[in-house]
Amino acid sequence: MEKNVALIALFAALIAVLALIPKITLGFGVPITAQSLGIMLAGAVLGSKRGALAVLLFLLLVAVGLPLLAGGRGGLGVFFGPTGGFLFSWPLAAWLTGFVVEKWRSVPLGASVFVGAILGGIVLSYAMGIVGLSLALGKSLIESTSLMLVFIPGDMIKALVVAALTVSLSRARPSSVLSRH
Ligand SMILES: O=C(O)CCCC[C@@H]1SC[C@@H]2NC(=O)N[C@@H]21
Repeated sequence: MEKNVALIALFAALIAVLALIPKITLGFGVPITAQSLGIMLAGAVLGSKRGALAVLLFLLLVAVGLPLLAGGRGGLGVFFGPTGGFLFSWPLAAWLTGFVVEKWRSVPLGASVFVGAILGGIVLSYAMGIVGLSLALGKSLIESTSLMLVFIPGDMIKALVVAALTVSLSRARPSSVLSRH
């Protein structure tokens, strides 16, 4: 129990630390951020439930005003801006990433993490993010979807990095990859 709380807090802190990597903000207000890598990693390593809880803890701290999003942003307002849909998607994205890794045991760990991270961190996250973006910018869903195309190569690389990190962690310390235990 205490171990779970410590791991959830550790991953919430890790997602916060990733805010220190400078974001690249595009004209329409959605940044390229390393924090989405932390979301996928939380699900891949901690599994669906603990991964989602780590992200919820992180978002709670953001909501109460701590400047933990890339660029030092925080507060309730960010949930209703152009990136609000992504922020709401993040606990579910971590959950889905972990769920795929937990359930899909017939393939090597790296493959399940890569696919899980794509489904959670790209497919699900973009779906919710695009709805939020179109509401915030008053653009159609098609226009908002086309704005997101530029993020796909970077997020595919993040999914690969998350798969490589999870496999390395499981080789160094198998019991630490809770999604497979
Ligand atoms: O900092 C925020 O307010 C949330 C940013 C959300 C950015 C999204 S997550 C998926 C896609 N990949 C990125 O690197 N940026 C967008």
